[in-house]
Amino acid sequence: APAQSKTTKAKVAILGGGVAGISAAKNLVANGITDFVIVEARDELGGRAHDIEFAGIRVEKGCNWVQGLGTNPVNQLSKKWGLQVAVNDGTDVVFYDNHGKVNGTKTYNDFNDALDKTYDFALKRVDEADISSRACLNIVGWNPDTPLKQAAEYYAFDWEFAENPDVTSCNYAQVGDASYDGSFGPNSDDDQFVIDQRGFKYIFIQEANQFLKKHDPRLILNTTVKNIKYSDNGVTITAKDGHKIEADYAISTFSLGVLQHNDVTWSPKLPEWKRVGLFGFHMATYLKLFLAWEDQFWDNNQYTVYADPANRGYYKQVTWQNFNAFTPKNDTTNIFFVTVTQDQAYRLEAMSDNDIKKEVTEVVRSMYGSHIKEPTHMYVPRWHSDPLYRGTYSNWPIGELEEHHLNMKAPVGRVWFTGEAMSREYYGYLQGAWIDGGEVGTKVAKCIKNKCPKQPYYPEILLTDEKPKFVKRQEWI
Ligand SMILES: Cc1cc2nc3c(=O)[nH]c(=O)nc-3n(C[C@H](O)[C@H](O)[C@H](O)COP(=O)(O)OP(=O)(O)OC[C@H]3O[C@@H](n4cnc5c(N)ncnc54)[C@H](O)[C@@H]3O)c2cc1C
Repeated sequence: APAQSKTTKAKVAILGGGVAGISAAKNLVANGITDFVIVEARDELGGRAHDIEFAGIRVEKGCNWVQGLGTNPVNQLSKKWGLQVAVNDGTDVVFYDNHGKVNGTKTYNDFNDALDKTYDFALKRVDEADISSRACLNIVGWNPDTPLKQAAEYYAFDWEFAENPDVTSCNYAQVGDASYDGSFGPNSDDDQFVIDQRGFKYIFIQEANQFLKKHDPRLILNTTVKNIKYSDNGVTITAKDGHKIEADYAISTFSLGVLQHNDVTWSPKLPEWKRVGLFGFHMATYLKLFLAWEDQFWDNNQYTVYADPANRGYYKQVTWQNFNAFTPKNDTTNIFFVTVTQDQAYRLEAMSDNDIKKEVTEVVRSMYGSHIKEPTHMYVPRWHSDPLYRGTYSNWPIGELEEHHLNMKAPVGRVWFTGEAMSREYYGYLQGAWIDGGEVGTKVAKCIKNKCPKQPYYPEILLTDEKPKFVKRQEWI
């Protein structure tokens, strides 16, 4: 039996202390509900906003850009708390292929033109059934038939969505995802790269400090939730260490990846309509392989993209980022790191650090010459295999309908769901976690004070016009 088996009671148990959890708590407090607890497995708040020490500075293991300026609440918080950011310029990029530096500007511009056309095309048919981003790109005339075209596509697409156009929705990636397209007001369609040595999480922790006292007993850290027992009358949460939390309501902020695994169990099991929504959505992985070197052997541009003749998405055909171009001039870090996604990320996570170091050194030598020494520092984040995350952020796949997404988000008994993936407009981004967490906090406050707002869900999602006529398989044995 667990040694420690205390019981805590609260009106609301917020499960997870990331950006959505902090925002939910802030909005409970704003609505007069102060009887809540935040249950978090790690020893600090922030979740995927998580900086680490690397090669003598703090770097962001998780989120790194304020994506979308103007009225984007993340941009507003960044300004409010004076976060140190650097200009990000995606067009400050050089392209290489296996023969050396090549002029990739035209190809890169061509792809961005194709993306614009894809947006117009998707907008025109947005009430029609969804197709993949690959299909949309093909239809507007984009055919990535050379390594350079594939590399430009990877840089402008996969590097954002962390998955390729083949599996990504066209309607949602182009039109439904409001993080871009200036939805935050004039000139909001820009990014800033966070270099603050207090970490990106600083702005969210500062917000939490507005309503949490020092050593606030409502903050329950180092406590991993194992089981959630729910009904229409309340919720009992059991942690790994035996700690029980009895609450009138719970707000789950666990990542989509966590909800798709058995790291947390549910009593009773989540209903089928809910699981259909959850399992259809994608938890993508964006792996930043941190590398520092003795000297700078790469170009001064912010980004370097390689067009490998054979491997789309392999290190050479992905985005390399030059930290020296973002940090103040007198603060040379010689961090030149690479991001891989999807299958390449899963492959790396399964390899040992030593094997990764050997492989990446070889790749860099083949690009810049055999004189290149091994990196002085390397750090491999393993988000995909981390039981507290199971990936980095969500991506809307082809096949997920509006109804599926509503099911994913709908409450079960007295448990409400929020987090980045549950945001219909801003899934994948910090603003998704912040805005949706706040909305769900406000809704749960209404449940307590007055009446729960209705949250739609679909026990059955029917096909509309033509139904396929499937023939039942013959049983031979
Ligand atoms: C590598 C990477 C790069 C990114 N880049 C950007 C970017 O540049 N810009 C941007 O806007 N967004 C970016 N994102 C996405 C952004 O970080 C997320 O959208 C946001 O942080 C999600 O917040 P959340 O509160 O929904 O989830 P989380 O931060 O995952 O919060 C959930 C919390 O639950 C805790 N938890 C999990 N399981 C348990 C358990 N069993 N018991 C108790 N606690 C548990 C976790 O520790 C975590 O603290 C990136 C993410 C990653 C990982």
